Amino acid sequence: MQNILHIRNLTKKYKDKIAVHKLNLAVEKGEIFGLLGPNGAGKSTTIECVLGTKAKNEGQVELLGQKLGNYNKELFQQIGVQFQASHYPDRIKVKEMCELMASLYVHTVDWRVLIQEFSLESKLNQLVSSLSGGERQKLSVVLALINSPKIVFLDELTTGLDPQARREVWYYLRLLQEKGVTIFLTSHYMDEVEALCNRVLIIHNGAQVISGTPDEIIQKSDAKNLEEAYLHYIGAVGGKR
Ligand SMILES: Nc1ncnc2c1ncn2[C@@H]1O[C@H](COP(=O)(O)OP(=O)(O)OP(=O)(O)O)[C@@H](O)[C@H]1O
Repeated sequence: MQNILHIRNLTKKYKDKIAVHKLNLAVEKGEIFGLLGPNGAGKSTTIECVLGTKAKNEGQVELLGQKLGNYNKELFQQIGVQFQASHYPDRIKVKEMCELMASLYVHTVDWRVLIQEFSLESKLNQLVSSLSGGERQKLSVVLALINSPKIVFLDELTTGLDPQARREVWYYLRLLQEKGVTIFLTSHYMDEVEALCNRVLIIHNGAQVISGTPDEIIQKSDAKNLEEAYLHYIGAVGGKR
């Protein structure tokens, strides 16, 4: 199997705070990989170090066969990133945001189809800032997919979505996976992770706790489901430990 992303010994410090500590992981082509951990565990920092938007202190990262530090423009054409809504320009409409995003890439999918798939077609002329939290979240997923990426990074992809919208996103991610797209996600919803992810890595205080398929992790902890196993591994009150 071909590794789309390979992280070795990644360490990131913010002054004295070690946010990511000697992390190792490999993501194979076509899989849905979940990076899990409690608030502040280092998930977003890991993604930002992989993308190069934050400077790592130690370790090596290889994304789509290119070493961090030598990324070129072509690499960024092939990856999708879900940005937080706070990073969008002020007073921009949904339609304009899609057009802007599409203009940044050489190869794009028809964003109107994506907008329809995520049930946002009635919002095209609305300001992004006036969308509900869930609508903004859905838009952020649409924008991450506009360039038809080989790998997409989705940080807390369904936070704020209602149950129906979450399932719409799951459905769409499975379709993407069938098309061979690799998906790297973080989520605090263990039902979502269990339903979607082929493999997961649980981190705590920036360091690896356990990795494997959801089934392996459940079996090793003797838990009923992934949520119970997760609580067990991070040593939470109420988890079996
Ligand atoms: N710019 C920064 N300066 C100092 N500390 C930071 C900075 N950014 C993040 N941190 C700290 O690094 C740790 C990891 O943060 P990070 O955002 O990566 O966690 P996370 O796993 O994504 O959390 P969440 O699930 O809450 O989004 C946290 O303790 C956070 O407070």
